Amino acid sequence: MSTIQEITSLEGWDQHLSSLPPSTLLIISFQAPWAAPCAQMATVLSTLASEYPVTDPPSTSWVSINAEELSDISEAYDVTAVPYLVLVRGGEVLETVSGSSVVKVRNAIESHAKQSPHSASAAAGQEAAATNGAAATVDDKNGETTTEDPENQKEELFKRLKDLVKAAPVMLFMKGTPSEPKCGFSRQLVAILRENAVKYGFFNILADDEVRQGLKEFADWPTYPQLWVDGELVGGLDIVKEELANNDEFFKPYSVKANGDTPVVA
Ligand SMILES: N[C@@H](CCC(=O)N[C@@H](CS)C(=O)NCC(=O)O)C(=O)O
Repeated sequence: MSTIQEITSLEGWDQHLSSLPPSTLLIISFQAPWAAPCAQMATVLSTLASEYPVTDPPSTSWVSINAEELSDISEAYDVTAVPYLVLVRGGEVLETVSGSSVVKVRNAIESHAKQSPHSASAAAGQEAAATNGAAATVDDKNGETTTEDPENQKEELFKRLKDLVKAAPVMLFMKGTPSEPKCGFSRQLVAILRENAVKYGFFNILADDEVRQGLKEFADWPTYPQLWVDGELVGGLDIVKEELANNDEFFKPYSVKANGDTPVVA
């Protein structure tokens, strides 16, 4: 029965990569400890991992990485939101799944775990993924056929955004990452969420221009940061400050400090 190994340092990561034969399917789960969907995903992945037998050489290898603490690794794999799953074999990124859809995660792992390794890329080594990750990213579309028709493309993008804004009960669309915000407004909003001990997911819009431009139209809101709660736009930094000024318990239902009596959904 396979288990998930927590990677806690760059050295540990390098060691893990160099120990893997090119035929092993590497399942990397990027997570953030404060994001509730990541905790659910960890449970789902442990269950899935336990279904795969330990073989020699290993057919699968399961690792979990704190996306913020090991930002070099998450950046190398273009992680823009958590939870985020990356499937790698022989240095090639086979598929990525953004968000917490159990069905997508299970399907992705099952389909690649059964496939035979790509012989051409097997010699490339796991490190190659660091530079090639972006090209192979399927993101949340999970194999959906893309189309050249701009109207259909917009429809597909909006479908994706509809899921994305609900990827966590509290979702922050920001410039940069919480550990490295690339704009003062985003930095301030991260600070507010942290002060209020809010469990949240984030998406770095600088890493995906389609989302950056599309979400402005989808949300009818021209700037970032954008804070979404339960799939509804709250607003940018100014609005969040106003909401908190009017109601200092605004974030209470989403706080890690919320006790069992507090409804998770207000
Ligand atoms: N007053 C706004 C400030 C946010 C803002 O002005 N953001 C700008 C600069 S970081 C922005 O996102 N512009 C659009 C873009 O960069 O795509 C708020 O309350 O959130």
